[in-house]
Order: sequence, then structure tokens, then C-alpha cells
Amino acid sequence: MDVFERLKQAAAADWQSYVGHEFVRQLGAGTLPEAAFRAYLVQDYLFLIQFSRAWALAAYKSRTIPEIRAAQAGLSGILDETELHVRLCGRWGLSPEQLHSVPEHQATVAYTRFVLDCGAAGDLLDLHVALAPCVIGYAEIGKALAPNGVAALGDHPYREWIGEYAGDAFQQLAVGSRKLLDDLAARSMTERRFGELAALFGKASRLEADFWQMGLDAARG
Ligand SMILES: Cc1ncc(CN)c(N)n1
Repeated sequence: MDVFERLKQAAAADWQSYVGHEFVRQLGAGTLPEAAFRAYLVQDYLFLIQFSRAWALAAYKSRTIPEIRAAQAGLSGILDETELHVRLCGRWGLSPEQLHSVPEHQATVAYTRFVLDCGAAGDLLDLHVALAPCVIGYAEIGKALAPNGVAALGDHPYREWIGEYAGDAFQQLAVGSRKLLDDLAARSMTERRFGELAALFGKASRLEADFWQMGLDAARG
């Protein structure tokens, strides 16, 4: 069992609150109100700005070229994601400048600053464990929402979003993140430390669930 699987099992309830959230269920069913998706996506653009910083911090905290390359791949992946956000928000008439001027929601601040602090106060393994629900979680969600491939989604209203995370590029990013966790853990994880890392992973997963909830709450007004 790889480290990611162990973390998931140790924080099973938190993980489930994230990947099995009502927002994800409605998104997959195509019944998610557009207002909820829009509120989520606008905040997610702001989220990605902060997560770019977190991946840049991972490069700074790295000791080896493979670690720096992994951070570069994560940062590129996040920047690629922003193109999806700019495209979709552009259809609602929102420019990147307008997105940038939206105030950050509390859920955005809480999650992003938690991860940045894990990186600032901890080591590279702490930071990658805090980043894991983001990249590996969305890859898992993307795959679950497109079990027969993106083409089979037909005219699903959220096809473009699902396609981003079910697509090869994002799936490969998640594979790389899982491997990096194993490599880092082999070097610096003791069994005693595993408990602390699982708590950190569980917290990040909860903050992901709160982020979905923010989208649902915004649509309820
Ligand atoms: C909140 C959140 N978590 C994860 C991802 C995938 N990078 C995202 N775009 N937004």
C-alpha cells in the first residue's frame, strides 16, 4: 500500500466528506445549480493563485533536482488549470482582472493559508501531504465522474470541468504526486510521524469539503 492510500485510510471520514460531498454528487449528476458552480469557480481561481505559491514554495524547500522537477510540474498543472477558469468565467463576462478583484471567501483563505503555513513551518513532506488532497483528490473525483471516459459524458453541463480532471495530463500529475510522497516518506517518515501527517492530511481534506460547501451555500443566498 502506498503512503497516499495509508493517509486516506487513516483519515477516511475526512476524505469521504471531501470526495463524497453533495457538491460533487450534484456536479456529477449535472444538477448542480450554475450559481453554485460559478461561486465555486470564481473562488477557485483565487485558490489557484495561492496554490501556485505553495508549489513554488515546494520548489524552494526541495533538495534535489527530481523534487524541484516535481514542484515545477505541480506549478505548471495549477497554471494550466487557471486557463479552464479564465475560459469558463469569460463566458459569464468575467475577465481575469475582475476575478482578481473578488474578495477571498473565508473558506479560500482558511484552506490556502493552512497549506502555505504547513510548507513554511514544516518540511517538504509536510507540504506535499498538505497538497495531496488537492491534486490526487481532484484526479480521483475526475475519474469517478467520467467512468467511461470524457466522450461518454455527451452534453453534460459540466463536461469541460470534469474533462480537465479526468484528462491524462491531470491524472499523470496525480501519479507523480503519489510517487513523490512515497520517495519523501522513505527518507523521512517514521511511524510516529505518520500520525501527525495523517492529521494534517485529514485537516486539508476537511478544508476541501468546506470549499465545496462554500459553493453550495453561496447559491442558497
Ligand atoms: C479547492 C481546490 N482543490 C483542488 C483543486 C485541484 N487543483 C482545485 N482546483 N481547487
